[in-house]
Amino acid sequence: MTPLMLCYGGTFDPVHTGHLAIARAVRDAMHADVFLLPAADPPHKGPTHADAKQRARMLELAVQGEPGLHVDRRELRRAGPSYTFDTLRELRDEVGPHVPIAWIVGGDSVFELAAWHRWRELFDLAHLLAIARPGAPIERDVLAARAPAVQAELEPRWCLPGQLHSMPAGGFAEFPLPQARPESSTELRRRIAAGDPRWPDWVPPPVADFIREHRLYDGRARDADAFTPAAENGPV
Ligand SMILES: Nc1ncnc2c1ncn2[C@@H]1O[C@H](COP(=O)(O)OP(=O)(O)OP(=O)(O)O)[C@@H](O)[C@H]1O
Ligand SMILES: O=C(O)c1ccc[n+]([C@@H]2O[C@H](COP(=O)([O-])O)[C@@H](O)[C@H]2O)c1
Repeated sequence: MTPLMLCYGGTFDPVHTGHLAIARAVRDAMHADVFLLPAADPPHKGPTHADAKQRARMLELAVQGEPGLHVDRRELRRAGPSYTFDTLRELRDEVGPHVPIAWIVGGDSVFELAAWHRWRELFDLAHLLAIARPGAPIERDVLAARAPAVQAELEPRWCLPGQLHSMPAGGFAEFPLPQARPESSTELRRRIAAGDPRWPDWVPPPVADFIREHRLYDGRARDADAFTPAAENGPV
């Protein structure tokens, strides 16, 4: 059996324990390494809070010493929006036509899939492996109601995760986590900015240290930074 290549793209602003639990669970159940790909310019998000290099560095700190989890910085080396289609085309060119590739996405991303660049063609390049999220279950009737075009595209592709090993691309499977993960980067950033003492629970200690050291996601630091260029340039 050709080993499966598991790819997990995200903004990771910042990476949280939910991302890591997903990557570990998929790695262990699918018996394959997971490549985490930070998006330099996430297509459907506004400006990120931490820059691309900081987000990639936090991801590297998060997986340091962790077997089978790797960071792939390729999207940082491309200009323009970090379209998944472009990333998968690069990967497919590298590994050839036979290696199965699965792109891991959360349920919220599945609902939005029809807005992705060349979304139907993604299935020519890879499988999608979806993870339910609170408020975004992977259920046929919910998908049919909330994203009918996506549901219609997925229906004939729907299979079990184990079946993704036996074909290079074109499948859709739900990966069953024992329990949906509550973490989100938005809520994590909110907790950091609010000085909520619980925020370090959602990041590995080296990532918490990096966030503190660089004063990321801290409203005061962002205000202070906003003054710096004007101060350097002198009075206008
Ligand atoms: N708790 C979670 N459960 C399932 N999927 C998740 C979870 N958190 C993130 N994901 C998925 O991981 C991918 C990357 O997520 P991303 O880096 O955007 O984090 P996020 O928590 O969704 O961030 P934000 O709150 O800023 O939107 C997306 O496909 C997203 O749906
Ligand atoms: O290719 C697209 O059009 C596209 C649109 C939205 C999201 N994505 C990718 O999906 C992954 C998760 O995105 P996000 O915004 O939830 O962090 C990340 O790798 C993005 O680059 C890709």
